[in-house]
Amino acid sequence: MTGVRSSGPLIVSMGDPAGVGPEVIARGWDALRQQRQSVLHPSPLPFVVLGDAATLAKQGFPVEAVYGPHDAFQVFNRAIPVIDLPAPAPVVAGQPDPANAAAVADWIERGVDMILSGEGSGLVTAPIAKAPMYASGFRFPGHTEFIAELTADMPFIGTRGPVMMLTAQNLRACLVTIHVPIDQLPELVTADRVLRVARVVHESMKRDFGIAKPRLAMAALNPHAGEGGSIGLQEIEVLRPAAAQLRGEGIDISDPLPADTLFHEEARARFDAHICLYHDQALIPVKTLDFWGGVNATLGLPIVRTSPDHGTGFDIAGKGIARPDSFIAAVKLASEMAAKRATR
Ligand SMILES: NC(=O)C1=CN([C@@H]2O[C@H](COP(=O)(O)OP(=O)(O)OC[C@H]3O[C@@H](n4cnc5c(N)ncnc54)[C@H](O)[C@@H]3O)[C@@H](O)[C@H]2O)C=CC1
Ligand SMILES: NCC(=O)COP(=O)(O)O
Repeated sequence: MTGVRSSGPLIVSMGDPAGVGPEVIARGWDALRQQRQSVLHPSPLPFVVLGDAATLAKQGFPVEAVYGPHDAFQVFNRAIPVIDLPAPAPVVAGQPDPANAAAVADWIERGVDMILSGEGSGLVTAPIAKAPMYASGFRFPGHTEFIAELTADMPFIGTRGPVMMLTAQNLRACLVTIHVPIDQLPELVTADRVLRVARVVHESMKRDFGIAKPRLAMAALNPHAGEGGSIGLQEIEVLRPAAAQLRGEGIDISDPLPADTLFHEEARARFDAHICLYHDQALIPVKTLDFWGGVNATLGLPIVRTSPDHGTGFDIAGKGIARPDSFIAAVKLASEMAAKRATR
């Protein structure tokens, strides 16, 4: 099977309760519930929050405790449905506490379980701060790898990820490496990694985005795509052969192209997704194009998972100024991806 099918709502994990997560969830709920009542907008799925109900209730919007995801359909139009899983330590906006890290991880894990059991259609994760999670023993670089492990035993037809994709407007930037030091890139950008990521992205464009013939761009690692080998050899030794092999498999992908001219308007129009080799190569264009509305999605998993593309914003948490745009976009994208999967 392609993955889990469900008629349930989306599941939202609260993320670090001291960050902007509770605030963007609450404000996002207010906007989405109004949109769901409007005929002008497509209706995204309702969601249920897993996390600390007391923190959510402080955001100035009605909150209603529910017992299971399905209750979201009755409650969503009047209040934010939440399955209350209290944080063990007091929550102070802007001050993350490693004592809450295990609960933050538990909210994600329960969310994944609910989707694997068919109770939820997709997971939207509010941001976690990596440092307090690591301090309490969390051993994954982020949600992406954690959720991949949690779903590893679930059957899935196709090339398995996880692949991190950041999207804004018409740009879908997909990462070959994620949170790694820049000096390790020459060793980490291997043909195997590039092949796997490109296959995952190609399949996901069809499965999750309904693009019948995806056109992929491959970004080069070196300036000017290596300038014929005089500014680096990865293009000649790794990337061009990988692109040729992928084309032999029927995947429409470019040879490695200079990254500095790969993200402007006309270049974006020519490709459905960009294969980027490292974190900032993908995230700088996405966040420059749309800092407020970008979305992070994990491709190549048995479940749908999206997230706002911003972090915990501890500097503004609790001040009532965090924008919910990215969270709203993450809910809409998860709804669309779940709908595409449901039709397969
Ligand atoms: N999906 C996730 O769980 C993510 C987690 N993070 C984590 O977040 C923590 C903080 O990371 P930073 O690099 O500082 O990035 P950040 O995105 O939290 O903050 C960067 C800037 O954007 C602002 N900002 C963030 N969200 C905003 C919103 N909704 N509305 C208005 N302004 C907003 C912040 O005030 C700050 O000035 C780190 O521990 C990082 O690992 C970062 C990105 C994604
Ligand atoms: N910079 C993106 C990011 O940190 C998100 O990571 P993840 O928690 O979605 O794996």
